[in-house]
Amino acid sequence: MSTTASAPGKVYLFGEHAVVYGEPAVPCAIERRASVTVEARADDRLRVSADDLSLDGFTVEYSGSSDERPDVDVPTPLIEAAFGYVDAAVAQARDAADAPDAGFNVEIESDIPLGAGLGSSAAVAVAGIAAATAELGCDLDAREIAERAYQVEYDVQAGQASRADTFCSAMGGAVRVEGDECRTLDTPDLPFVVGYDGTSHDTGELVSGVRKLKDEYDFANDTVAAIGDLVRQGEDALTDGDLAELGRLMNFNHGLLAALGVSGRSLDNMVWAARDGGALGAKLTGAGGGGCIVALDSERGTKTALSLTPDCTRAFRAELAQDGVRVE
Ligand SMILES: Nc1ncnc2c1ncn2[C@@H]1O[C@H](COP(=O)(O)OP(=O)(O)OP(=O)(O)O)[C@@H](O)[C@H]1O
Ligand SMILES: C[C@@](O)(CCO)CC(=O)[O-]
Ligand SMILES: [Mg+2]
Repeated sequence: MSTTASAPGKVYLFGEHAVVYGEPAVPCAIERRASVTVEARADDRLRVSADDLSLDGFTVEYSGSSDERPDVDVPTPLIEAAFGYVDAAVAQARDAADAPDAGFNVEIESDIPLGAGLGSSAAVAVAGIAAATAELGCDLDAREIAERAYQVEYDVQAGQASRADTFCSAMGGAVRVEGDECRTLDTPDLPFVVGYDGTSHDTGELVSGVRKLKDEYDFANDTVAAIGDLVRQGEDALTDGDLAELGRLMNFNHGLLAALGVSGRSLDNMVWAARDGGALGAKLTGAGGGGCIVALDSERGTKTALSLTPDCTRAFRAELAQDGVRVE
């Protein structure tokens, strides 16, 4: 027998990075999903196939319950970076089901680009925990899965993660996260357009960069606090369905993220292309450094402008995903 679960990626309307320091954020799930299939094994080993990984797709087999690492001809840090989230998700599932020696064959398929700000790590963690616990006959509700997936991000990102990505992926829709207070939001239709520069980043490293800046400069702390104020104002605009104001606040949020050092030339170029194309607003999404921007536009202008921008390798519309985690 095997069990498959899937979970969506996300874009941030507002609040990434600042949310790590207790400010509120509003991420929104999008119709791009990671799907994890697990099959319980008779032994305690893990066999992981992840064709979408940038290591060119390969399969490794190793024991998850000892110090043994995969026997492949690739530097260990790369393997650990690549499999950290899967490893930690399986550890959470073993703990939840009280089955420390459970072994699995794991297969991951995803249409969320990796390390590009669309929450691929959270979606893999959420879907992985859901599939592995269901396979062990232990049914967790979406909030329990979210909390365990947060522990995965927290562990892999060396203690520097918020609950935002994982709660959003587990629950679907738009959500509001502030510290450990997490709730779903009713929103108007949000016409998201995503531009992707084809590059990837490491979220843990970008979060560390912001933390260093905060340690060094008081005004970096002020910038984080300003993002929190902006999010609170954005909530009123969301309640009023005021898309023009949401767009203005997204532009403001991008500027504040750039001040924290997490934008980059290609992200800025895509943000300006989106604005020139008629977007109500545009900002980077997720950890930044490269990857994706998100814009708000119900017309065709933004997507067309992005597709004509040399820095943009892909532009697509991203529908809000109503479904969070799903055991298929
Ligand atoms: N399809 C996949 N197969 C296996 N592992 C994946 C897959 N997608 C993501 N991952 C894991 O997630 C990591 C990327 O996570 P990271 O947090 O750096 O970026 P992200 O979640 O895509 O972006 P952000 O955190 O900014 O939203 C990959 O290195 C890998 O460990
Ligand atoms: C940068 C960050 O705020 C969002 C990454 O998608 C990190 C986090 O919340 O864990
Ligand atoms: Mg991530």
